[in-house]
Amino acid sequence: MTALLEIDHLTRVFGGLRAVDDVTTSVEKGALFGLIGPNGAGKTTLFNLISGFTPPSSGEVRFKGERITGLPTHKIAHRGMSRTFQNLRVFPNMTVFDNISVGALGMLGTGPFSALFGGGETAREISERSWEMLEKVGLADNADDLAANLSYGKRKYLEIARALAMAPELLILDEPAAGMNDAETAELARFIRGLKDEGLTIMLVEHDMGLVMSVCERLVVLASGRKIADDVPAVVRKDPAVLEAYLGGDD
Ligand SMILES: Nc1ncnc2c1ncn2[C@@H]1O[C@H](COP(=O)(O)OP(=O)(O)OP(=O)(O)O)[C@@H](O)[C@H]1O
Repeated sequence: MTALLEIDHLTRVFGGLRAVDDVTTSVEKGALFGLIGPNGAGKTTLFNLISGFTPPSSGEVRFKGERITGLPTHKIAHRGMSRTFQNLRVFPNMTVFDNISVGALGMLGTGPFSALFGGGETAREISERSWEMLEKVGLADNADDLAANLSYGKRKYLEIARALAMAPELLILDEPAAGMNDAETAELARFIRGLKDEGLTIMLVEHDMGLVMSVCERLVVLASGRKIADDVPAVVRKDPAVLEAYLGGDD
């Protein structure tokens, strides 16, 4: 299999703290890959390094064989990587539909107006894909609602739909199950598996071990910025270094 994403000796230092410390790994095309670790392990920082929100102190990231380190976030997104955030980033005063169209417009990479003035995709195509994504996440009936009026769980799906509207090859989900109850988490697991079955490559950071263990095919475990395990869930869950990291941490 081909590696879609290659992370090569990636390090990020904040002051004296090595938030991500010499991490090397790769994600194969079509994989459902999980990143776990105790609080403060460096998971979000690693996601930010991959998606261009934080520059690395050293090391590099390659996406589809090309170095993307140092590229602005919109260029990385345009190459086919989109993400959600730990803290929801929907636009509360826009409708559900408009929130998703913004994501679809984002994939043009050259700014929203190019769509309106004939640059590449037409407004109609964008509108069609936005509807498709609304239906996919079960929000079609909420299209005209203000995002602020959605339930928390629905806003999470809205954020995922917006990321999907950018037609990514790699979808990065940052704690999608946070704040969800057991039934919602089980539904989310089905949804994520469905995306994988459609061929999407997915990276998941998640605290809910049940979700991670049930959906991910491979897990990388971080502790104090370092990679301490990289294997299938059945092996990782019995790894003494992983057990030690969780027992010694505050998770
Ligand atoms: N911008 C920053 N400036 C300084 N320190 C930071 C910054 N971002 C993260 N850190 C520190 O880097 C370490 C790793 O943080 P990070 O948020 O990546 O961990 P995490 O594994 O995502 O944690 P959590 O599970 O709690 O979200 C923490 O000690 C954090 O305080």
